[in-house]
Amino acid sequence: MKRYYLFFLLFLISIYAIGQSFSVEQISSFPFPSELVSSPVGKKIAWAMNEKGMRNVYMAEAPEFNPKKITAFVKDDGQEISSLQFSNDGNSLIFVRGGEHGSNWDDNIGINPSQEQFIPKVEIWQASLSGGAAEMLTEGDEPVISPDNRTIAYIKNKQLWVIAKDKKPEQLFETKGSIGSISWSPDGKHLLFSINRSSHALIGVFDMADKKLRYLAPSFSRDSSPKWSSDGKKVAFIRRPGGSGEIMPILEQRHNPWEIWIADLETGEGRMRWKAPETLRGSISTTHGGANLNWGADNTVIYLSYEDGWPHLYAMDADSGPSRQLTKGQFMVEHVRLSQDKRFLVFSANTGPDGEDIDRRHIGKVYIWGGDMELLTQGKGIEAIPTVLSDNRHLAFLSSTAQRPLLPAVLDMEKSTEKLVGAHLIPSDFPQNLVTPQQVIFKSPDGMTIHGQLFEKQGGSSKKPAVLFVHGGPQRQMLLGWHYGDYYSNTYAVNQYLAELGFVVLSVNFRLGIGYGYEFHKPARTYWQGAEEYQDVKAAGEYLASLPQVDTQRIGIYGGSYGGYLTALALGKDSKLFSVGVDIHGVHELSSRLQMPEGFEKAPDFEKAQRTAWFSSPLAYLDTWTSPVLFIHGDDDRNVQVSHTTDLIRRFQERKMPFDYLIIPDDSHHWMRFSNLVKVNQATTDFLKQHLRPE
Ligand SMILES: CC(=O)N[C@@H](C)C(=O)N[C@@H](C)C(=O)O
Repeated sequence: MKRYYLFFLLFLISIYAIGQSFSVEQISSFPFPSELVSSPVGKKIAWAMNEKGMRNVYMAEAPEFNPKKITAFVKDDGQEISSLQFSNDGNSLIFVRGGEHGSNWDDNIGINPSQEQFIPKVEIWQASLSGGAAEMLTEGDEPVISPDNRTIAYIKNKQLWVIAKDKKPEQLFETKGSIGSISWSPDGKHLLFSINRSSHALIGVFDMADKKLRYLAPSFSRDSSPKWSSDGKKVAFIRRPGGSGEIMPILEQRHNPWEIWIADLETGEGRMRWKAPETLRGSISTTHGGANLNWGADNTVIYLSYEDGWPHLYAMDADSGPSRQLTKGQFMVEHVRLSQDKRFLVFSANTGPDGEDIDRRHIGKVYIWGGDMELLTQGKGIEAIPTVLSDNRHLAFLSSTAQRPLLPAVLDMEKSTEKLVGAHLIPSDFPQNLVTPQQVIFKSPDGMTIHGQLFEKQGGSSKKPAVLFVHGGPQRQMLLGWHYGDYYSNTYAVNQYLAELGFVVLSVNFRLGIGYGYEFHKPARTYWQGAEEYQDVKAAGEYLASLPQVDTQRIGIYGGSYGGYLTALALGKDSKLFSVGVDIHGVHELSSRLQMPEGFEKAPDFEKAQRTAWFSSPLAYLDTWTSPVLFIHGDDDRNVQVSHTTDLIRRFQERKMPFDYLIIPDDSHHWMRFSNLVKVNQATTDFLKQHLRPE
């Protein structure tokens, strides 16, 4: 009988071993849609699609919504597509090619991860929907096309330029500071924008006829996000304090004030229409779109506020009267879009009838005058980033599941029928039968409730190695399916591959992340102010160690950016728990932000803050860092300076501590070149495999 069991066990193991059915390159080849937009005329949508690094524009039209490729870029050269928009007649598409718009700095500087002879420029392109090759119009960024479709306004060298049909580009005027947030007035006679002058920021208006620049309600504040009223006679904008003010205690949390102002175009006068509650929750939201300021129909101003503890939508009459809360409940609203008739809002929300929807996204809808919110999608999938088509009946959004990567989808809101767009764009050899991540919930030592997603392929050894994934941001939320962000769609792919290799993989949603309310997203004593979020990471590692199927001596950790920071901190503080790690473009140096004050005035807790920052950094724990580590960083990183890794490696070298490394020359924080993304994914998983030895 024993021999029978032995043969059966060997059979299972062999099936399991053979079962590793896909490569890193295959799982990394998920197509990624972004920039989803709808036409103001006709039932048309367009999006940018990244297919193994080749980024092109697609369009699809009712009733079939069959994708049509509009551009023909055929190189994996790292040149992203951004600012995609339809012309107002719906007959052409405008977009920007190049740059690195996910950056914290230099987002509009060319990037060159394929080592072209000259660094590619950031350029504005136009593509006619009636055919013909897309045309490069000019160097520039952030284009907006005029209501009559004859002129494109754009930013170049922080200044405002225009290019009219068959004319040369023209700088409209010269001004100090950086121009942004440009928009045309509904009648096309004015251009509206913000001018950032560092200590303060102004709202400017340029008259296209008399070529005159004026300011609306100028002050010593920081004004931003200007938006035209439907009749073009008023402008709403956000006002925040200017300057730096008195040096306050560094380690204390404070309200971050903001106001909504309304200015009159003709007089240039403005008045405060609404002031945020002066509470921590009343601080301006840092979730997607910030205040999400917009004008709806009937003189309505719409905004997003965290004031009740969750990012929710509010509306009020632009002139007077109380504000009304449009969405309510223990969930967040994200990716807010106004319908084309400006009568309702659509958005992503982590809510629904399923108890696990807090770790998903579904599409919600609410009218600007109030009433019940409607959930337009539900189920086990992820739906996010909606846009309403010109009939205000069809809705497009990005849709994924635990197994299927993100694709556009179109919903007929009247018939409640949904159509997936472009399923054939998923490579034919794309892995099937991926695992479905399971929601796990545990407590951190201080009682904070922590969510995670557990990826595990059934069968295999009775004692498996495990890997903890730590996301970046940190204002992010990992989900129970392919993520709506490209960086985290890629880490979802890596987690699926690690599960396929036989690892038990846990992705931890540590505090500072979004989706779980204000106090979870904005806790005290985190990052350089005490790194209390690390206890969630350690608790996640201990959760893995508590699983009967996990070998407690073979638990690894990896993460990117902020997740790289927490990976390094984990390896420095808890090499006994985490026996190996991969630190991808991690943040390591936290103290330089605390420069010695020049003048007499000094924060009362300055020394304490310096000490806290040091002991919140992995640099403070090199004496106890014994686990093997692989460092990876792109040297054109514009989110986390590559010096964070070069410095840490230098310290390892000086201490004769072993390490492995992979530098990706000329690429950024987002692996703009597909071949680099595969190289990083392969190096990450090979290193974990080498040290943790999945069977
Ligand atoms: C905002 C930002 O750049 N944060 C980095 C430290 C980081 O974590 N970057 C990526 C991974 C992100 O999610 O923003």
